[in-house]
Amino acid sequence: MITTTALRKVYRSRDREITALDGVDLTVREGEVYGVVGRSGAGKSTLIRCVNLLERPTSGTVEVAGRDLTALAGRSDRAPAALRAARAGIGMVFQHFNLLSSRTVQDNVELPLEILGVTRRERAARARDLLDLVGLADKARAYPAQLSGGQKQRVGIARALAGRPRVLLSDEATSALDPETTRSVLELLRDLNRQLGLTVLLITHEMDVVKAVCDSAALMKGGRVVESGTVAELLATPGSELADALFPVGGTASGPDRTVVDLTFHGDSATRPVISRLARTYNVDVSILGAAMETYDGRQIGRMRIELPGRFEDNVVPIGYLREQGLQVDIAPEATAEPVTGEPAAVGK
Ligand SMILES: Nc1ncnc2c1ncn2[C@@H]1O[C@H](COP(=O)(O)OP(=O)(O)OP(=O)(O)O)[C@@H](O)[C@H]1O
Repeated sequence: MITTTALRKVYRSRDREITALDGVDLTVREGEVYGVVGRSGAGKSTLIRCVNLLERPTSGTVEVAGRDLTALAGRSDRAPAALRAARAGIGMVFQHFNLLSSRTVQDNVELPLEILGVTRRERAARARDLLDLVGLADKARAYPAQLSGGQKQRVGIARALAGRPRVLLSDEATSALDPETTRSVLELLRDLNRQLGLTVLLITHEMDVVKAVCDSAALMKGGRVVESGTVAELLATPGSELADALFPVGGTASGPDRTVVDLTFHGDSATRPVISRLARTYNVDVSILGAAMETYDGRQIGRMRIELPGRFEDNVVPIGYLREQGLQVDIAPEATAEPVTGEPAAVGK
């Protein structure tokens, strides 16, 4: 549904250049909620603004629903009619809502339809349906100043849906909201994604947002995508930073001559008593240093950090057993008190 290829954006000012996007390849499939995370300055906002060509990429292409938007953009600063029409199929919600304070809630939702030349009657009917969809049917005549932050964002979402888009872009839509309101707005986005088959590309700096709603995620650093995939794929990737951030398992070795191992459980292996069998079979004392369990799409996924007595070389057989049980096993040398010999990171892969 959204594909960016070798996307670059260089901001030029009189005395310097900033490369905000440095060759971004991103693929968002139809009907998924895709989260882009990264630190401040990583290029997330630039990326999302380039996806609907609010920002003109320096080079590379952006395709949305099979249309090459970069080819529609032309050379002049003003967007040609073809690009404006394509943009109608892409809704956008903003961190600070961007509502017009002098207009009622209903008139804010109608605004994009006015621009598209939709008749007054149709606009009013559509706005009422949308306000109903986001749970604000009773606020149609209110003004933005009379609404809470969460309600304002619901209006922003209703407005973004006015043109019946297939894609919704969300630029830190919940960053200005408290945790409970964040949860309800994320639930709304998830419901809209399911009910309308809406593809959602969101940027955020909060891993909890990814955890709550995303099917897939990408991590950006210095204008590049350094990791991407479905959440399940990321969790199955040894050493994935996103997996670690989604399922942080802390804990360091309790002393020297210990081996610290990170285990990831998927599907069946999540429900089998693997750890107790390991302890029994190899007569080994296993200490659990940290653990996190989650349910994704009805399947349990978990991570656990355990400690085995002895160095890595002493634990080759039990570690092999854990792998045979279908667990993903990563040796955590940084959590081990004494450096583990024998290139354990490579062994972990
Ligand atoms: N209009 C602009 N002109 C010049 N430089 C810009 C402009 N917009 C962004 N930048 C620079 O591009 C880089 C990427 O910024 P961007 O806002 O895309 O990052 P971000 O990951 O969204 O960060 P944040 O979460 O703080 O918004 C930064 O170094 C920023 O200073």
